[in-house]
Formats: sequence, structure tokens, C-alpha cells
Amino acid sequence: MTSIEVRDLTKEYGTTRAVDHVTFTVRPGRVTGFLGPNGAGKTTTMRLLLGLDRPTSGAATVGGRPYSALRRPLRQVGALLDAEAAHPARTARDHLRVLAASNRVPSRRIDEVLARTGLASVARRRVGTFSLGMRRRLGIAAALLGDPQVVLLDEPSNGLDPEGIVWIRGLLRGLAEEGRTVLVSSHLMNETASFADHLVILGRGRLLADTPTREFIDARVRPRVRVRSADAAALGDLLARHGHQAEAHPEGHWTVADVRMADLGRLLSDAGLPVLELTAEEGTLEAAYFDLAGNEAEFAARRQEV
Ligand SMILES: Nc1ncnc2c1ncn2[C@@H]1O[C@H](COP(=O)(O)OP(=O)(O)OP(=O)(O)O)[C@@H](O)[C@H]1O
Repeated sequence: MTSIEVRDLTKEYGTTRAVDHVTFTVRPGRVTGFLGPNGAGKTTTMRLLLGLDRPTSGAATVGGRPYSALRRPLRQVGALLDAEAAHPARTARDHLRVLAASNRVPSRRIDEVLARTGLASVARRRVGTFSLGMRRRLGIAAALLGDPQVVLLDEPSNGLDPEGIVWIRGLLRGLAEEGRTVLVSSHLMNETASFADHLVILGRGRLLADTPTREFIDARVRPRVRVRSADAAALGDLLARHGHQAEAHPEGHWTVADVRMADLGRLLSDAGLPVLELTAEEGTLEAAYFDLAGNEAEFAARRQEV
């Protein structure tokens, strides 16, 4: 079992500190979502992990070794970075064949990854004719070619259509279930929530959170119940009379914090109010993320004032 270890990692480009003393571990058997706004340092961290850049200080290792010290890197770490491109005149199969030959990967893997990424039927087409989504799939096929224990994907959902997005969810979950170590960066919060068991969040080069996804959401977003009655005003009065913290929405429904759905249902029923809708609103990763980002902005502002 191979983990990714990032220890006190710092990378400066001139006066910009892209990564600032970051420490975290990415463990096998689960999908770790790598989040943060533009410029937070995600790509830089991945580049440092892949030996494409050298850290200013600290270390980024795979299975305890820097990438440059791995004996067969493609067979240990598979990666998809944004900038990666295959030669447009080559067919998908030839692209994978060249990669397999130069990394001593058995050629049977070519058909396996073509099938796994849904590219088997277009394997003989030139990459230049591929859509963005097909190129993404080919990039993922190349990352999986060496059957690596560790998989790093930078924004893999970019350019995929809705069917592709559902496919990638299943792929990521499958890779984790096979016991691999999977790190996936993304901007898409709700998408990340659909596949990531664990989150590592960066902001301005610093580590803001390293936490299971469920715990992160539960700690930051209070669950609410959404309720709608034929008589919205009477519903508002009832909620106020019973001391509920409720918010009216222009669409006509109310959201009520810190209440059980069954208790609220009973209250409306006892009051004889017709219920048109009663649903539990789970906290979303997006809401939790913005809560963190808001606190972080306040924190940064206060730090500047001092
Ligand atoms: N080669 C470079 N030279 C100078 N500055 C760089 C270089 N690469 C990254 N940076 C800077 O480092 C910071 C972190 O960038 P990085 O691309 O790692 O962020 P990111 O979290 O991946 O953002 P995005 O989501 O936009 O890809 C940014 O301020 C960026 O401008």
C-alpha cells in the first residue's frame, strides 16, 4: 500500500509563495479531493509530487521516495495534468503503444485501458479528431496504463459531458475500491462531494483542511428542513410562535434550522395547516466550503489589520 506524503512543502516562484509549509498524507483505498480556489497551489503541489518542479523546501514523496527516485515511475504513479497532450497525428492506440514501449508496460494493458476509458471503438482514430472529452479519457487511459498504485488527476471532469461526468465518478470510486491511492483536484464542489471520501483544501498556498468529506460538511453546515404550506403567512406565524429559526424564501417556502422533520410535520398537522412540501435539506460541500472560505477571508483581513 503506497501513500503520498507531503511534508512541510514550500515552493516559491520569485516573490510568490505558491505552496507554503504544507503537510498532508493521501492514503490508499479512498478518493481524496484536492480543493482550493484558482492560484491556491494545487497544480504546483502535483507538479512537485511528479518531480516536474523542485521544492524550495520540504518534501513530496510517493511510498517514501521522491518521484525522481522511483524505479518505474509510470508503473507506480499515473498522472493526468491539464497541459498533457498526445500528438494529434497519432491514433489513440499508437499514443498508448509508444508510452507502453518506453515504460516497459506489457502491451495487453493497452486494450485494458482503452476498454476501461470507453475508447475501444475509437482506438484507431487520430487524436487530432478527438473531442475535448475524448482527449480527457485518453489522458486518463495513459495515466492508468502502468497499472499504478497511485493516481493523480488534475481536473479530470473538465470537458466531459454529463455521461462522462457520471463515468468518471464510477471510475474514481472503482480505483479506490481496488486499494489505490487517488488524489483528484477539482473546482466543482458538488461533483467532488459525489466521489471524494476525504478532502485536502488549500488556500493561498496554505493547508486549510485535511478531513473526511462528511465530517467537513457536518461541522460547517447545519441541516435544515424545507417546508411549504398553502398558507405561507400562517406558517411563518406558527414557526415564530414556537421559537423556530426560520427563513422565508421568495419562492414561497421556508427553511427551518435545528429541527427534526417529524417534529415539524407534527406541528403543522396539529395546527391544521395543509403541508405542500416537507423535506430534509442536507448540507452541501459547496456551503461548507464557502463557510470555510468566508472564515478564512475574515481571518486574513484581521491578520492584516494587526
Ligand atoms: N511557473 C510559475 N511561475 C511563477 N508563478 C507560478 C508558476 N506556477 C504557478 N505560479 C503561481 O503560483 C500560485 C499557485 O498556482 P497553482 O497553479 O499551483 O494554483 P492552482 O491551485 O492549481 O490554481 P488553478 O485552480 O487555477 O489551477 C499562483 O499564484 C500562480 O500564479
